[in-house]
Amino acid sequence: MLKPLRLCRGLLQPHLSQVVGVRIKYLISTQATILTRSFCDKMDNKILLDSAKRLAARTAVDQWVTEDTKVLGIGSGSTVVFVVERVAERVWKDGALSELICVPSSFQSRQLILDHNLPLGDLDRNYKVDLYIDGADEVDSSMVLIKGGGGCLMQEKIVASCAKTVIIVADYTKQSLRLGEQWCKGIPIEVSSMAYVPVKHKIEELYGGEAQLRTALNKAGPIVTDNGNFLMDWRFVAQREYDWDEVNRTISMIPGVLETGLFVNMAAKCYFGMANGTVKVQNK
Ligand SMILES: O=C(CO)[C@H](O)[C@H](O)COP(=O)(O)O
Repeated sequence: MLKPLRLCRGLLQPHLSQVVGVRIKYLISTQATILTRSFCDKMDNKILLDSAKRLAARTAVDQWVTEDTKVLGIGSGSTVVFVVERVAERVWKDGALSELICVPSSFQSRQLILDHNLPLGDLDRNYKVDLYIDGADEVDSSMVLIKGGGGCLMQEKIVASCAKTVIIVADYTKQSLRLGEQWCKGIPIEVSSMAYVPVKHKIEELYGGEAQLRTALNKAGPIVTDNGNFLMDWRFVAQREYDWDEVNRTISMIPGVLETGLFVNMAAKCYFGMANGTVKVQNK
């Protein structure tokens, strides 16, 4: 549109240039309206998802974090922010949970614990975790989870494995019948940097699909995890029936694989914040 106008400006008759000017203004305002609308839709969606996450997180904390919870494992991601907020309210506003120690599962969750001035623990001193609360990228009907969308799966699985009870909090977009129904970015797998190519080929030969190295958005090259490793996202074949327990065990045994984002038989309950302001609880 602009190029011919610029080239022809001197040749345009006054009335024609006015017509073109009006047309351009119309186009710009239409484009602006479309952009504003899509921006507003995105904002509305984010507000809706955030309120679903907050609701799930607060409900789970209120039902599960009691005076008997001495060691609380804290997961990672955007939903866990609301978990820590609620725990901090209980500690600092209500004067409750005086013996609580929080064990983080990532750099982010450590920062959240510190920012809210909650007592920070670690697995060296607090290896028996009473309760672990975390988010998930997808939860299927058998409570198999995909985790690691935020890149923190290895420490998350370690802390979760030390917990008596694992509770998942998520918004309604994370619930599905089969893995891959909602979450299309694949199963995150943490790998040693020198092994990502053989690991990629082994997974693809064993189970099909495609395993890709996760690259950073604001840095050239791959994402580096909190543990200094690479991440692969394995896009499995959505139509194929997988035994996730077997897949998890087999992939975990490939030399160079440090952990998978498949959490099988770990979660006891999942709290989903729904779009209508209710909470749906899924049991194991
Ligand atoms: O596994 C995770 C981080 O690695 C998160 O729990 C998962 O990605 C869900 O995140 P969010 O609460 O932001 O949706």
